[in-house]
Amino acid sequence: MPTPLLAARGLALNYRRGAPPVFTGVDLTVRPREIVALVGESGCGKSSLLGLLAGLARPSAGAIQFRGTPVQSTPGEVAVVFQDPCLLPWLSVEGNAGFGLGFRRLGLPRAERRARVAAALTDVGLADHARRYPHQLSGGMAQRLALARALGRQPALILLDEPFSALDAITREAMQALLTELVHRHASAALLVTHDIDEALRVSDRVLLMGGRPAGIVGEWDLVDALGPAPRERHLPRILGLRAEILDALTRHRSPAFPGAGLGAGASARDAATSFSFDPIALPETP
Ligand SMILES: Nc1ncnc2c1ncn2[C@@H]1O[C@H](COP(=O)(O)OP(=O)(O)OP(=O)(O)O)[C@@H](O)[C@H]1O
Repeated sequence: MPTPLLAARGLALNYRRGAPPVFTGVDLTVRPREIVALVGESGCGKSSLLGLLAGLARPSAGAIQFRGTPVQSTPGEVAVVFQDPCLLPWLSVEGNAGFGLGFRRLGLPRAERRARVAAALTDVGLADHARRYPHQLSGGMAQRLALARALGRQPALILLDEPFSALDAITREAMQALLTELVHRHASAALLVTHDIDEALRVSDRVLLMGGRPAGIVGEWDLVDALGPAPRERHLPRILGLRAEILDALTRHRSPAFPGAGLGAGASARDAATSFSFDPIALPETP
């Protein structure tokens, strides 16, 4: 078992003193070259957890290590991609892709910066659009640019928070395949927060399910053993069974306070599908 790149132990988060914690006792690891998906119902704390792992905020309890060193701020080898591509409108595609590479602490010579930007734009298929500006890009192109900006840092780990959820289904699938391909090609690792179980099943090596109140990690699935390497065809028969299993677990661990729920223990995966990103038509009957 390789040493984890990222390891979190006993993480808890309270936004306000005296308020109930959002989550407690969260343990997780991301190993080199691994794509881990973190799924869970809306509001359970996935984005908050990602923020802690990225070093953007401090946990109320617990410890996070990157390559065995405590995380105090975002490590140089970690890049973060959000749902909003966060592009700077006054910079060209090239300028956005290279944003941050000029920071003095990285100490990158200009030629190296240029080479990295060119390679990253080629990786995401935007090399021919280097002189364009963000307002001239489609949503998918903007998100590819956000990915290029992350890749330019040559990260060992990319943390992604719902990066494709605003994209149409076709573009989303293309982006999922691209992400998997690039993570594999650059031998990096990724932790992907997503509310889309299909996305998790398509791109990840391992799925972690967050649930309960306060939330914790309540389920884990090793997809490589079960389904083979990512990216996967969405019609793989074995995917359907796993999807139902994850949805059942999600249902069992739903927060009782979830609006309109009434979906406590015993509710079916088909019921859960109505409030979770998921294609209910393809769901097999559960016993
Ligand atoms: N800055 C903040 N201050 C106070 N409470 C917050 C803050 N950010 C998030 N929360 C609360 O923490 C809980 C978890 O929010 P978070 O956004 O992490 O969940 P999530 O699982 O990512 O949700 P979604 O899937 O809908 O994005 C929610 O109850 C939310 O209201």
